Amino acid sequence: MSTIKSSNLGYPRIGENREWKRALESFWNGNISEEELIEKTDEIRLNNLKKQKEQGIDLIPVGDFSLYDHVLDTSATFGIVPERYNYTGGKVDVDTYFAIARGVDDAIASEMTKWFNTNYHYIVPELNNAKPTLVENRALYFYKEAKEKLGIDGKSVILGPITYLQLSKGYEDSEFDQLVDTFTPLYVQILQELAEAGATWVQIDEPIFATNISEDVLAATQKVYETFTKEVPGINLIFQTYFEKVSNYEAIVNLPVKAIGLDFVHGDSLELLKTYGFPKDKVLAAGIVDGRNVWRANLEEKLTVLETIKQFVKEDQLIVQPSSSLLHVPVTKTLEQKIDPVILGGLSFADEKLQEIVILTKGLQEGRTAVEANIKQATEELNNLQATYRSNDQVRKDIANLTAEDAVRHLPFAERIKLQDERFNLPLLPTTSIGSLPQTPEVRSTRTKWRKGEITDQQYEQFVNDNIKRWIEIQEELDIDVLVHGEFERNDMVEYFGEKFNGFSVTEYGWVQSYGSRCVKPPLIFGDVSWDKPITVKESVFAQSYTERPVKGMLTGPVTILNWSFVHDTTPRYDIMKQIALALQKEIEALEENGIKIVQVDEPALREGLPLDHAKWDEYLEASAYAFRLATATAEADTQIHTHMCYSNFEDIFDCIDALDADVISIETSRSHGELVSTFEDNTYTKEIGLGVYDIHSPRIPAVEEIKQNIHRALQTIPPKQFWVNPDCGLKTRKEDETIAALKVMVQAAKEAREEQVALQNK
Ligand SMILES: CN1c2c(nc(N)[nH]c2=O)NC[C@@H]1CNc1ccc(C(=O)N[C@@H](CCC(=O)N[C@@H](CCC(=O)N[C@@H](CCC(=O)O)C(=O)O)C(=O)O)C(=O)O)cc1
Ligand SMILES: N[C@@H](CCS)C(=O)O
Ligand SMILES: [Zn+2]
Repeated sequence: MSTIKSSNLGYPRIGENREWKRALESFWNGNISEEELIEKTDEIRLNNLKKQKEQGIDLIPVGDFSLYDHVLDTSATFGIVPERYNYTGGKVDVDTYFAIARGVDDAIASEMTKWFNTNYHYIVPELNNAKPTLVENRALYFYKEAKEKLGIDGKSVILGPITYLQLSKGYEDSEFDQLVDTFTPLYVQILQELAEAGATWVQIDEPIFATNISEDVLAATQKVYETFTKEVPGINLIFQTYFEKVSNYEAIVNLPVKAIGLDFVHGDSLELLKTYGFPKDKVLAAGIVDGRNVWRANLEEKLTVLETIKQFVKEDQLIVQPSSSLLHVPVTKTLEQKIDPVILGGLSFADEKLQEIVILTKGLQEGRTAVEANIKQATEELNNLQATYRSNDQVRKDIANLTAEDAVRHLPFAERIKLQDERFNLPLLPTTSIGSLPQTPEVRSTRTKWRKGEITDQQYEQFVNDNIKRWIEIQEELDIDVLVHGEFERNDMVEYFGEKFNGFSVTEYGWVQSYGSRCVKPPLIFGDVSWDKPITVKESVFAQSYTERPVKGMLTGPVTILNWSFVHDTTPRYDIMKQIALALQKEIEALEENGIKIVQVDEPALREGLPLDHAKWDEYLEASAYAFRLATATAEADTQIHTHMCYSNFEDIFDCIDALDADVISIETSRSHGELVSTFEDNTYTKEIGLGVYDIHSPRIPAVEEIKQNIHRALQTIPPKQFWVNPDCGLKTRKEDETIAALKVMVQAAKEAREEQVALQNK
């Protein structure tokens, strides 16, 4: 009897209809009790497990579910709670757990940052002075729950110690080995308790090994996994990597564990396997179905790859699985009613991907004929999909003819800024915000009514205009210098453009978790991208008509639109990036023609899109900077181009930021508590910079002094002439009263700091 197994690495938490989001937000708003929250989320989790069982998956992940984020869950497991939450030990209660994630009145939230190269965000563990202990064996709880309630002998999923520590902050590099030694026995305890409860498989997620890691870290890893295997011999450990090929293949596959999980979709793991082989005493968990994209797998090709992989392992020591957790794709395509049926036929969300896994496992085990009908169907659907690709000859010609000069502005920054200063005559330390303003339940529900045809286009437009006008008045009242229209007409900064540009399709229910309860619905790119008519001009011009102050046009940049969409591989990614850039160029020209002279082109996904494999960095950064410059190149010299980025470690992309040649960049930074400022210390960055001076992700209203401190800190490295005062991005997620109160404090702080600077200059 063959032993090839089908497996999954993680399942979306959010539920088919975002029930999870609603439960969490109802709890936070005080509309349901903690018991009701637990009841509702238990139901979602058990339903997710049941579905995977019904699909026929052999190794069903348990413990991948979360009330917010799995990295935060790992911190909670070990009682890693920053001092400011007054935690006194024991199991981390729900209120403390959410306080770390979201902040409370007297304690700011922990930093949140991108999970590798995805649009998922995790809560950064703060290890400062922490005394880790095992305060709750969550893995054990979920293992037992699945077994007792559903008869599922699950595969426990835990975040591995090396990745957890590498993603944490609050310690020096020299303390790493000591920390590893501290955590190792705690992990051993988790594993021993799982073994005692009867667990046979445990997936230890170590995605950090898909990045370039040092020899020291590798040595520590060897030691840790030797200990695990020695101390808990009865359990099958899977050392699970994903998102790229591993950087130290030979060392990784020889780690003393039962199985190694590799991504055979991103990065060339197959080439490594062919070159270096695979240990005969190990199981290879082959990530073969793309866990990061929504397109149907070509079963024929996948089976060929699996058959090749099979030659390198002993007998059938193989597990067939997605390339990563399915957290990064929507739940099921069965709800989609409106999308082109041919595109629907070519889609595969989490549930459909699990079907693909089961089919591939069967095909590998029993031979192709056993799954012939499935292969035929997949091939037909994919051929149909390919036949409907919307090609655009003009766009292709334009892309082919592009030169380096096409991506250069009329004048260099030093000349441009003089013209812009003359034109806008802004005060020192000008104030602005990053674009969106509160998308209240009323804004969201009015859009939903409009989409359902319950209100007319005219009524919806009137509603959006009323909000824009009201907020122009509010911003004037607050005395902000550069205003925004507020993005009330947008569901999301990427999906909105996906609805307007040619070449995209959108889904109705294709939600994916981005952070906490917040979800996004990435559009699909399946066609050449082009621009027909203005997209944002109407709202920007309407806003500008109510004020003498400049209103910023607000666009999403080519790199971000590409990175936050589900892109088919029919056309090379960097070509699509250029297509989007050309479309945006036309939009900027349309804004200028209509009197909008400051345009912000957001690029929050630029940093996260940086390939995990350093060898691919240069190509990506060059293509990204080129696309951004292409989008903005035709702007007049006195048009001020802003860009914006969030949550990132900018050191790696500093040169690229400079190469964007944007006149002003705003960076979300307040949650990293000023650490970013030091990035500018040794640099001779001459363009203008706004750093987020307060965290908008918390309902808490900052104090004037607190914001001034952030401004002072920034002014130690950034000359006042270059510095802008703005909040972090994402005001769309806040309530109106909180936003107004916080912006008022921000403007007050900016004015006081401005007066100080003027006084200093007059001395
Ligand atoms: C800035 N960020 C973004 C990222 N990625 C994006 N694609 N967009 C971003 O803005 N990544 C990094 C950061 C942080 N990430 C996010 C992600 C998501 C949000 C957010 O606020 N999401 C909203 C959903 C937004 C949306 O598209 N809403 C739709 C649908 C409205 C809706 O839910 N309607 C209800 C009915 C309502 C009613 O009748 O009362 C329904 O359909 O059931 C819309 O506005 O039309 C979220 O709530 O999760 C922020 C930052
Ligand atoms: N303009 C957008 C940027 C988010 S990264 C906003 O303010 O929400
Ligand atoms: Zn942002």
